[in-house]
Amino acid sequence: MRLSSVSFRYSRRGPWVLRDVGLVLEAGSVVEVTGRNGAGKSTLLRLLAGIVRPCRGSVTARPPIVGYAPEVFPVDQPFTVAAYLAHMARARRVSPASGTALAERLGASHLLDRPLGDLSKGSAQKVGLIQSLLAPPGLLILDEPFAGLDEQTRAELPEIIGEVASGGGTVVVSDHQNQLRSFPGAEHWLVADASVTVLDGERVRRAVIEVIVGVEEADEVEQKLRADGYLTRRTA
Ligand SMILES: Nc1ncnc2c1ncn2[C@@H]1O[C@H](COP(=O)(O)OP(=O)(O)OP(=O)(O)O)[C@@H](O)[C@H]1O
Repeated sequence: MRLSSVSFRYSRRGPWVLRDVGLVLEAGSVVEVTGRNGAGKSTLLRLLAGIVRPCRGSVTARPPIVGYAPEVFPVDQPFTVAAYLAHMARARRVSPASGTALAERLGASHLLDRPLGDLSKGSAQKVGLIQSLLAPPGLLILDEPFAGLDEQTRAELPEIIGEVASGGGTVVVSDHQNQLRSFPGAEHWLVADASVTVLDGERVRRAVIEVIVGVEEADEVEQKLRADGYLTRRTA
C-alpha cells in the first residue's frame, strides 16, 4: 500500500493537517504512529483506512479487508454488544462465532448482553477492537487502542497485532504512550508539522537528555513527555 503526495485539510480554507505525505506500507509490517496531541495522527489513520479521502495525492493498493478501531467507539446505537457484533459479522460475511470467540479472548464475554449505550469508555473501546478483528484484516488500524484498556487486554494486544502481521496483514497503531516502542520489527512514524517522518534510527539521529524531577512528580512528567511524542526511559 502506498500514499503518494497526500495532502489533507478539513475545509477548503482550513490549515493543512497533512501536506505532501509519501509513505509505503509493506504487507506484514507493524507501524507505530506517535506525535503530539492534535498533530494529525487520527487524520492519517482515517486516510489510511479510507474513511476520508486525500484532498490531493493518492492512496493505492489498500488491502480489501480493513479493520478500523476508532479512538472513541460510538456507543449511541440501540443494540446490545452481541447484536451489534452479530450484525457486523454478517456485514463482513463471517460467522457470528468469531465475535464471541474474540470477546472471550479479550475478557469481554460478560459485556455481550449489555446495551452499547451502557458501556464504560474502556469497555466500548474493547467492542471497537473486537469489531475491527471480526474478519482477518489485510490492514488493521487501531487509534490509541491502549488508552482505556484494562491490563489483561493491554497485555493481549501486542500478541493480536503480531498474529495479524504474521498472517500478512499490515498493522498501524497510533499510540502517544509508545506502548509498542519495543515491539520487534515495528516501524515508528512521527507526525509533526503536517508531515510524517519515518524514524528508523539511521535517518533520524537522537539525543538523550536527562530530566531530573522529584519522585512524586515522576509519573506525571513522564506522561506529559510521552503525550508530546517523546520516548522516555527511567533510570534508577
Ligand atoms: N472533523 C474535523 N474537523 C475539523 N478539524 C478537525 C477534525 N478532526 C480533527 N481536526 C483538526 O485536525 C488536526 C489534527 O487532528 P487529529 O485528531 O488528526 O490529531 P491527533 O494527532 O490524532 O490528536 P489527538 O492525539 O489529540 O487525538 C487538529 O488541529 C484537529 O483540531
